Amino acid sequence: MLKTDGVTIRFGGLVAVNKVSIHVRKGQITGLIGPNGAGKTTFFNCISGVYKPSEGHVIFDGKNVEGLRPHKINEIGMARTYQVINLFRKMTVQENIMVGMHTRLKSNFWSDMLHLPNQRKEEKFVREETEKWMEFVGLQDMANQQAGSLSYGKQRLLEIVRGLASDPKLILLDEPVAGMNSKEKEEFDALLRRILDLDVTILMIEHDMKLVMGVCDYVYCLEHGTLLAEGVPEVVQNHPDVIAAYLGGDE
Ligand SMILES: Nc1ncnc2c1ncn2[C@@H]1O[C@H](COP(=O)(O)OP(=O)(O)OP(=O)(O)O)[C@@H](O)[C@H]1O
Repeated sequence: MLKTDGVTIRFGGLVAVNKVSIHVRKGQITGLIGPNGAGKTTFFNCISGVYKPSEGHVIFDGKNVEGLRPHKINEIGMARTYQVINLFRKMTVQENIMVGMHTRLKSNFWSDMLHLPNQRKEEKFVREETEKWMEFVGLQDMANQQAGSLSYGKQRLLEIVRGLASDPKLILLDEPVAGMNSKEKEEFDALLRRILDLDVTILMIEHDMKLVMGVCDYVYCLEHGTLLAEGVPEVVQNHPDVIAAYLGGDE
């Protein structure tokens, strides 16, 4: 599904990500852990087109995608969420999901103006799809609320379904449970399973070790931009370098 081969990015003299090679397998949940400042979000930015790697390759669904713009990468089937929530705060829940769907829609300016049959069909499709996604995360009663007025946890859920509305093959989640309450956190494993059931593969940065160890099929650990360990959760959790990295850090 996704492979990175020696991905490196430098900012001036700082090597934020250093020769990182990972393999995200279709139908699995892959975790990316590591202490604060390890380079996890920067690595996501290299994969999703926010940054062009200084070196290395990002191969998504068999194609080299490094250097493509984020919207292009989204069009070919990769969605993502952000550590700092990136919704349109003044727009409603429903409108945010519609924005997520835009890459799938065909109507253009003229068919919109003339209200052609195709466009009417598409409007119906958009309404039904939006409804489906709101129900997927239990936001249907908040359809007309501004995204910025939702609780932090609900904003995270909305960001995830906005990503799913683009019909991706892979979704990258950056600290999805940060800010969720304990009930939302408890329900999150089940949500991840339902995302897999949609045939969407998951790559997730997460600090909540209980969640990572409970749901991930495979885990990578970064420290100072470099891969420190990889393997099934138990192996990574008990890896002496990983234990040392976390004890030595500020977490
Ligand atoms: N645009 C940039 N210019 C300069 N330095 C940057 C830039 N983006 C990231 N960095 C640096 O890269 C390093 C890795 O940061 P990053 O945010 O990716 O870590 P992280 O593992 O996601 O941390 P956290 O868990 O705290 O979110 C940091 O030292 C950061 O200051």
